[in-house]
Amino acid sequence: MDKIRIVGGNTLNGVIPISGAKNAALPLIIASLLTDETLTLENVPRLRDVAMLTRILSNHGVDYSLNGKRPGEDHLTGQTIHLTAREIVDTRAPYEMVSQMRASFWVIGPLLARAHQARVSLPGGCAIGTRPVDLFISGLEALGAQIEIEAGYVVTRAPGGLVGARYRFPKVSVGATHTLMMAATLARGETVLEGAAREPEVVDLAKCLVAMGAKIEGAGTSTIRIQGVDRLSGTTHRVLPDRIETGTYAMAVAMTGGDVTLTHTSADLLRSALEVLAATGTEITETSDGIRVRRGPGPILPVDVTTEPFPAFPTDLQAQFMALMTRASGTSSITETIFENRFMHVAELARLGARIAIDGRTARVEGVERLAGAPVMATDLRASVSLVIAGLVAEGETMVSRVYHLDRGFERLEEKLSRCGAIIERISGEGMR
Ligand SMILES: CC(=O)N[C@H]1[C@@H](OP(=O)(O)OP(=O)(O)OC[C@H]2O[C@@H](n3ccc(=O)[nH]c3=O)[C@H](O)[C@@H]2O)O[C@H](CO)[C@@H](O)[C@@H]1O
Ligand SMILES: C=C(OP(=O)(O)O)C(=O)O
Repeated sequence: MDKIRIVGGNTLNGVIPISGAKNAALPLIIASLLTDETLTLENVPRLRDVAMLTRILSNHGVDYSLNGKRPGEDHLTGQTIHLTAREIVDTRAPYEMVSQMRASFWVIGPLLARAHQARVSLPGGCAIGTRPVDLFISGLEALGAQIEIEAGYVVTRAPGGLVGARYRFPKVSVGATHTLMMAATLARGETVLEGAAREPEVVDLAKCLVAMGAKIEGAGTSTIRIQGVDRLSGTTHRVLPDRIETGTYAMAVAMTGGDVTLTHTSADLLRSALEVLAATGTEITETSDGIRVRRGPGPILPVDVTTEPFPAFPTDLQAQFMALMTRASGTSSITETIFENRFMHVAELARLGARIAIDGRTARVEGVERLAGAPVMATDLRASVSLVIAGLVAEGETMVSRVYHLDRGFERLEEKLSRCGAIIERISGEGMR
């Protein structure tokens, strides 16, 4: 298995291009199931999750092809994928697939809407929490679906098609919002989703669905109104920039010091995280195409954060921010309210010399003067990049193992960082990548 080797101590200086958002690309790829015409997605990141999802969708009958690179194009430019679900050939999503790639559970919405039936494996839990799907089930039932749980599968039918309804989410769920919004585009009549997720990726999916002919209003607010239509068509859509990748590199620069411009992104996607970073003493300025992040030799100031749904501080940046706080000039509190078990990185950061105590949902991080390199293990996607951020300032060598987690969501991370002066390399293991 591949490992990442980092030798800490260098500041970061230069330019980092930000990729398209994984968490927008995944529902957008799934939206291709809603039409028999071709959906073309541009700026799709080259990630393990994207590759796996396109393979999974091919089981349902989606043909896909990738555009080649144009001459002179930077090899970090996102790829263009064409997806065509001329016919839905299989409405089953087996356990072996859904358990590997939980967002593939979201196919349940488009399959029900278009083929009026689906048999989709329950995804199960993962390293960060139990992650139930009760909201998907109650939401789809509200739209008229009949649902049974049989041998670990959600078996659902909507004879005659889904019917628009009013559904109030008892708690905010990004995935259930994506799924119900997609399902409602082809339902008969009006659907009103209240308490919906307001994440930029929901807005991006809605924009694409509208370009496909859907009638959606209110995406980006907590009430989304969808008027069902008979059919959707193909379109071309550009995936929005990855706000989590943006925030991750901003935190890496805050950690090492230096001066880095993040391009192809926008501060509007992560205002609350950037405000928190500014409070740590990091200089953040907006550019025409992104964000410039600078920090001089002064101390990293401690700041308390609580993760919450958008527009508040995102859970997907919690581990990275904790890595930064390990070197703060004081103690900070980090409270995780979205996932019940998203502190797996704490024990690994401790191996590098961090002082962190967990009390329920809150981690108290006492900043230390120095971290020292050590072998550490990635436990999930964002935890793994937090270890990289810590490794960038740890004295000596940090070796991060199980980097397949990192490859789910960070495109060419070692290349982007080494271009800016970091000493970081991938050590290939047998048969991996
Ligand atoms: C591929 C993708 O976009 N993943 C993101 C998505 O995950 P995902 O869509 O899975 O996360 P949700 O927003 O659904 O989860 C939020 C909370 O709601 C709970 N819940 C969710 C559904 C449900 O039916 N019942 C229930 O109780 C979850 O266990 C969790 O505690 O949003 C999360 C929260 O911003 C991010 O961390 C993930 O990176
Ligand atoms: C938790 C994440 O992804 P997923 O929902 O696919 O597990 C993430 O992107 O940080």
